Amino acid sequence: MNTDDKLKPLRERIDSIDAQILDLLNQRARVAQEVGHVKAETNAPVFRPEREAQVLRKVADRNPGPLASVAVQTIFREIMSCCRALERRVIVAYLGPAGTFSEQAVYKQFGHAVEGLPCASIDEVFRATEAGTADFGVVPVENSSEGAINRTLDLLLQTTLSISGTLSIPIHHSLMSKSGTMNGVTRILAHSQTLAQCQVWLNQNYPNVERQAIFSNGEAARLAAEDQTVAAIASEIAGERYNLGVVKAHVQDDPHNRTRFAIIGRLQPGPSGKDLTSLVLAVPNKAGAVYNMLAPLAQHGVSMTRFESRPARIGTWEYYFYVDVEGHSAEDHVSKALDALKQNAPFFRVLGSYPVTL
Ligand SMILES: O=C(O)C(=O)C[C@]1(C(=O)O)C=C[C@@H](O)C=C1
Repeated sequence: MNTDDKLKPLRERIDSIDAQILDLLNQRARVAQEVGHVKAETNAPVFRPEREAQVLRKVADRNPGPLASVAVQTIFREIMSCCRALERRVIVAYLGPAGTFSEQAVYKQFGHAVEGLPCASIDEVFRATEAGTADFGVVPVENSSEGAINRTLDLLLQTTLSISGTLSIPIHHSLMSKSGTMNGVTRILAHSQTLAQCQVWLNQNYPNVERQAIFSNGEAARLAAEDQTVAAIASEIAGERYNLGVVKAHVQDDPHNRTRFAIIGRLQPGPSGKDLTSLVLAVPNKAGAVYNMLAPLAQHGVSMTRFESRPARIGTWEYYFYVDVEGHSAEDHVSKALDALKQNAPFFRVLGSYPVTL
């Protein structure tokens, strides 16, 4: 038997399985439409991150293989994204233009059946979401090599929006230009954070080429496509969008470089069984104050997963502390710990409780 003869029955089996998958997908979609009608009657939110997190955890738990659990979750995220879009297409603001890591974060969280709204700055992402032009916003919170994104932390302090999720994505930067070479290139453009994340590599390889910080890597890629004297450092997705050639891939100094993003919106997700709560607080400037502030967490058995201080450039306090704890504010032990924290802190705000995602 030749290869084609051997493949024919296997492909027939795949065709028949595909027909069943298609039928099941549309059965699922019709149920989601019914869910959409129920929600429309009560004006209930379409996007329910706690439910989506539970669905994704369940498929990973049930997955017998050989498909990897992350692969199955990627597929189900897109299935839910398409089902959700049948209820209503969610609009998500992010730091644009298209092709940025923020856009990748949007798709990783919401799947591809969303309407992305690229914004010129982090401030504008907050404004568009606060104004209701977008249902949600996606903003960078911290980078593993460069630390906190201070503008986001400041805006989180002032906003009326809540955090309804966080996610982290690997950040791989590439040096790209129109020709795919550095011939004739006199300037390298990227966001200031990106230039900082690649500075050792740039110092070693292109110490004499001028570096210029601009507001986004996507914009750097767009400009490189228009100007032969400009190279950009950006994601390869941005490079593909603007038809750039790769001079060198993975030019970031830390190969494990990641950025964590927050989803902001008016939604306050319910408990999913595995959640985080983000809060911000301030304490008076005296000895032992930070220690005393955090004591209620241990007393109530609440684990802290993140602690970040930020000099207060706004408001009355010297420092604000950004704290993430395990659990949902609706859970008894968490709510008791938060009440006690509030007693000790002259400034206290829960930024949101949301499901843990991969
Ligand atoms: O369960 C719901 O509330 C749905 O709308 C269904 C569904 C899904 O496709 O499973 C879609 C959107 C929500 O974000 C959560 C889940």
